[in-house]
Amino acid sequence: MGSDTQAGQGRKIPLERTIYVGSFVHCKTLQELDICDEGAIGVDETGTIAFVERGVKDVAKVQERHGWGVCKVVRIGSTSFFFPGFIDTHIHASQYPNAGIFGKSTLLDWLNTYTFPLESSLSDLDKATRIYSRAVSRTLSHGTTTAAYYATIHVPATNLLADICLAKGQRAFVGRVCMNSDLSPDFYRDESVEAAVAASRACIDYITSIDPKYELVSPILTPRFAPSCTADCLAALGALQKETGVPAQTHIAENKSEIELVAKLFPERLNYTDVYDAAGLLTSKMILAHAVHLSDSEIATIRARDAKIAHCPASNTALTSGCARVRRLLDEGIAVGLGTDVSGGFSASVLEMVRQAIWVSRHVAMTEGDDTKLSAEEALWLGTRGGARVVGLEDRIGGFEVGKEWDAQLISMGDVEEDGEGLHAHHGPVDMFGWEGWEDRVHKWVYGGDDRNTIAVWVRGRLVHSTSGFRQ
Ligand SMILES: Nc1nc2[nH]cnc2c(=O)[nH]1
Ligand SMILES: [Zn+2]
Repeated sequence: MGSDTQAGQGRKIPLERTIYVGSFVHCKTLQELDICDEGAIGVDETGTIAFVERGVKDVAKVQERHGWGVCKVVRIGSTSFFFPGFIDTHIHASQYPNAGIFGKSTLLDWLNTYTFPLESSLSDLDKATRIYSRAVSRTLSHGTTTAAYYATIHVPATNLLADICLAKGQRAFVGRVCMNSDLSPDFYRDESVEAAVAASRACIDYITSIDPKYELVSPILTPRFAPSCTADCLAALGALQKETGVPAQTHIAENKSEIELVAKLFPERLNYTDVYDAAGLLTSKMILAHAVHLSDSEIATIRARDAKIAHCPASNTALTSGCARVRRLLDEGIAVGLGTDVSGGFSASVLEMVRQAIWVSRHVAMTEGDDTKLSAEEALWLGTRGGARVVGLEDRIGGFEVGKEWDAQLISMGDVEEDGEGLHAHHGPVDMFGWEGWEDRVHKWVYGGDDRNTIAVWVRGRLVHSTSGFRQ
């Protein structure tokens, strides 16, 4: 996994002005990458991008031009590139030990068999420390610089997750899960609406106390999903959202049995989306995970409210929930990002979700036509710019522009060397032959790469993860 670096304790230490020299790649539009071969990106003491230069042959001239005579310079290898940090718009940190453990279950039996027992055990803070430390380190090692986390119903363990994100330097939204209905087992539920609201407030207050300006870590209201909450609980959380302005996250239209259950539990509502809308929760600050089986009128309502969607392709396949119609959502102008949804999803890697989103779109294409296919470029956009919109940080992260914060990952495709069997990349899972152009390099990373290619990761200008492949 490499190491967590600088970050936490160093958060208060001022950064050194740094120029990152080499190639960079980011998304220009949904369909198009911006690939810069000889770049120089200047990052100031606050971790903000101060300048972006192209066609740089002589870094000294760049330094002179910007009056940055004294600064650090990080130069990268010729087959490496900087890429924006990934944004995981939906992940249950508390379920991390169960990643890969789901058998042949589907959503509702999966919750009872695997999920509620594990989550309830996080009342033990030692166990929560182990799980959350590993989850945050692992996601950082995969290049996730921002994550929207679900914790559990426990206030101390939820606050601990926020502490760990701050200490390790990951940008995060940390949600204390609310669930007060009869769906939840006695051993794992909120005792009342008042208790759920008070516990949510306690987490908001704590996270605000450790990061008052939400520079890195923010609270997020987290009603688990409609069947877990009574209508008065959802309404109380809607009122709390309005009062505090903090964002919110939940699940929607993931599985057909779940949708039938919602219709039974909320007969007075038009549909699943209307349950959240009636509670005042369907706002531009709401992140809806899954959205696999939405009707046209639900899509129209979500669009009208400007609510956001976390597409969770690995989870939707693993729990055989269905194939989300991502092209349709994008065509409607709805903001869509990618979510690992650990542990419905088996992997904590957003790069894996990029691939999975591409595969799911191809399965949709096999019945609905080629227009629904996502390209590698589009899936990378979902993992960065799209995710930034979903979490409401599109002005701060998602790409490399002046004024944005340096949330970045250094991707190394390996040093190309002659090893007797032809040219060969001597670290990482991808073999390079030396003749690949930039687009091919990026595609080889998307389809064949993994965390071995992610040799360094920065959040707000701080190095938060590096491997032995990275030397500064
Ligand atoms: N995938 C997924 N769906 C849910 N719906 C309610 N809770 C969950 C959860 O933990 N994971
Ligand atoms: Zn989920």
